[in-house]
Amino acid sequence: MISLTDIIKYFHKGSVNEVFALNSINLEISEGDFVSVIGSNGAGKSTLLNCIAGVFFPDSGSIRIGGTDVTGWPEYKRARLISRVFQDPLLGTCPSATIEQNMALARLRGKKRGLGRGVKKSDRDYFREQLQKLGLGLEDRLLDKVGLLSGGQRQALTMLMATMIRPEVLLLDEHIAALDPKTANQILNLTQEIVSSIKVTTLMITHNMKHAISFGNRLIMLHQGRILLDLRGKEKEGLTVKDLLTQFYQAQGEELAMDSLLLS
Ligand SMILES: Nc1ncnc2c1ncn2[C@@H]1O[C@H](COP(=O)(O)OP(=O)(O)OP(=O)(O)O)[C@@H](O)[C@H]1O
Repeated sequence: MISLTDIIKYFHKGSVNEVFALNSINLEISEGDFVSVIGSNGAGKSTLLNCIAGVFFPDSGSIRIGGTDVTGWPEYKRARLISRVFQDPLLGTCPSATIEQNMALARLRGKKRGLGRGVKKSDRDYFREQLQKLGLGLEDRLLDKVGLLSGGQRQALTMLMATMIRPEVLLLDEHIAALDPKTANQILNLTQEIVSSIKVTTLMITHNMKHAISFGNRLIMLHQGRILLDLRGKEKEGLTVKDLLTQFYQAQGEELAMDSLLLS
């Protein structure tokens, strides 16, 4: 469960370059929810994920994960609870290490031990079994360097590694944006499978409205640092891109009307 209360985030506060990136975000996400996050460029999507991950602290407000207040926790400490996958398949894996070495490192997440003991046969069997599920033939390439894999293969491996030790929270920051449409769909289906099998609370940023509608059980639209739409259950089911755009313009109109009332 993630609980965000009155999160405010400015960049360059008090200077001419001031940006009000998150404007009083209040959000309760239940355990196991799969939330797609959409919004135009600069809406605050990555800033929201960065605040949750502890890349920087909000100017005010609090963040709780699974009942623990993590607001003051640095990023490395939150990494015990949070896994993150980025748009760039080069992030999240070590290209000069082999597939099995990368997987062995992922399996040590949150533990103090290093890779000194090497990769054991029992680990190898387990990795092979996990890789087989991807259906990409990677189970026969355990000793290949990860840098040799295609973007899609690498992103599939990254998803597996990010969730091998079940995190409390999975943050996906446009993780399919750099992939061709067919591979993007495969990775999305894999994402859905993983999220529902381990029931991990997930936030997924996407610029693709169709994906945002088809995947996950909740959809949040950010606009100028605020949550403009929050749709779930029946409201989300059967939604079309046209409905979503209509709701966006309606909500934006209401916001503008409210702002002008406040300013009048
Ligand atoms: N580290 C930073 N320093 C200064 N300004 C920042 C920083 N990170 C984000 N911003 C600004 O905060 C606002 C929100 O940016 P953010 O990256 O969260 O938007 P986004 O919704 O993820 O956009 P996009 O879809 O383009 O990635 C933007 O105006 C951006 O320029």
